[in-house]
Amino acid sequence: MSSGVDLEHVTIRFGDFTAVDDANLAIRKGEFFSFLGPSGCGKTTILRAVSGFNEPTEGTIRINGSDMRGIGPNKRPTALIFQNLALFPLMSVADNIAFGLEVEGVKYIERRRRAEELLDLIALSGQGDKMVSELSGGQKQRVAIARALAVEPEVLLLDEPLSALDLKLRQHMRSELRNIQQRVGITFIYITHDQGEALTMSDRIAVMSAGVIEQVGDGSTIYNEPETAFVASFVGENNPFYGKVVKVDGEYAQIQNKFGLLRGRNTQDMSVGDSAILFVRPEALSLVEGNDTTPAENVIESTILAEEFEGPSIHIHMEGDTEKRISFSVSNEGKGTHLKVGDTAKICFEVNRAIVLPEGDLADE
Ligand SMILES: Nc1ncnc2c1ncn2[C@@H]1O[C@H](COP(=O)(O)OP(=O)(O)OP(=O)(O)O)[C@@H](O)[C@H]1O
Repeated sequence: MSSGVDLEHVTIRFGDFTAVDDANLAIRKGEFFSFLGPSGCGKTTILRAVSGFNEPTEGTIRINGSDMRGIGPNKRPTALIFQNLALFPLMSVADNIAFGLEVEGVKYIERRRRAEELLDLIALSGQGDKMVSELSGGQKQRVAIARALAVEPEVLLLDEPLSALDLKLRQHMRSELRNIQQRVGITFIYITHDQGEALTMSDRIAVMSAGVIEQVGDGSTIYNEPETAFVASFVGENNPFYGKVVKVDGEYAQIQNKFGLLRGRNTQDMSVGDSAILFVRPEALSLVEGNDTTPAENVIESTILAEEFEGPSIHIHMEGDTEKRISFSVSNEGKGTHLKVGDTAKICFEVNRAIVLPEGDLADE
């Protein structure tokens, strides 16, 4: 049976340093759940605590409702896959897959049968007699997954398992992993700093920064409805505009910014006087061209600092209200843009495509 994982007020300290600060989560059975965050934010520390390689300083981890405190890694219904796969190069593929079963004393015939089943699952049927060294990077990755699945864990923990692969293979493996997870139906907990991986594979994602879980949601919620400045700036590209809230009307808030009054959705209950950042994604910004009527609000006039030709589109950077540039793309209609670096141009956005959030630290570029 697949298993759910609950984190209740989990805090993990190393001496004075708090690596994970009061994490609360209910990971559902059969869910593909990712922890996404920059290096050092505490993702691996959480994973190691779930697998039993370290214990929370405070709080409780439950798997399938049972408190895991004091239960060692070998006794937990979990299996862990690392970035460096630790396959045995001098053993055959089938022996690698069945290794855990051998340790458990399972007989050869049964081990072989199970290995064949798993080879089917990872689309390497009939290749059990090959040596691991004869496999490609992606095939090795799949063997590592099969080996972890052989011992029938209820929760599979994956620590950046794709990061050693090249870009193309990494992208291919995303859908493979998702397929395998759906076929076996067990809970996958995946950690990554790669938002593309998290967004494409996961049912839900926890975005972490400096030991704190900032937000939990599905990919679309995380991208479209960020709750903090960190999430807004870490997941996808975003343009921040700083200012104080000067007006709140219904579901919208208006800020006074260097470029004038800017209005966006007020999803976090901001009040007049609050320090805020209004975020607009590049795809929500458009140029106000010569013959266009200038919209009544949310117009920004600034200087073009750079243009990058990208084929289908041209990426434009404009001077922002901080040292961070405003960036957006215009589609390439065959003639490039008539705008040049140094020109002043107007851009605009619709009120529903902007979100006003409490001021907070942005993710590093
Ligand atoms: N055993 C330890 N002793 C002291 N500090 C530790 C220990 N393990 C982790 N840390 C610290 O805790 C913080 C979180 O580390 P962790 O490995 O969980 O980060 P991460 O988000 O997985 O990063 P990465 O993506 O680089 O693996 C880091 O600042 C790290 O230096």
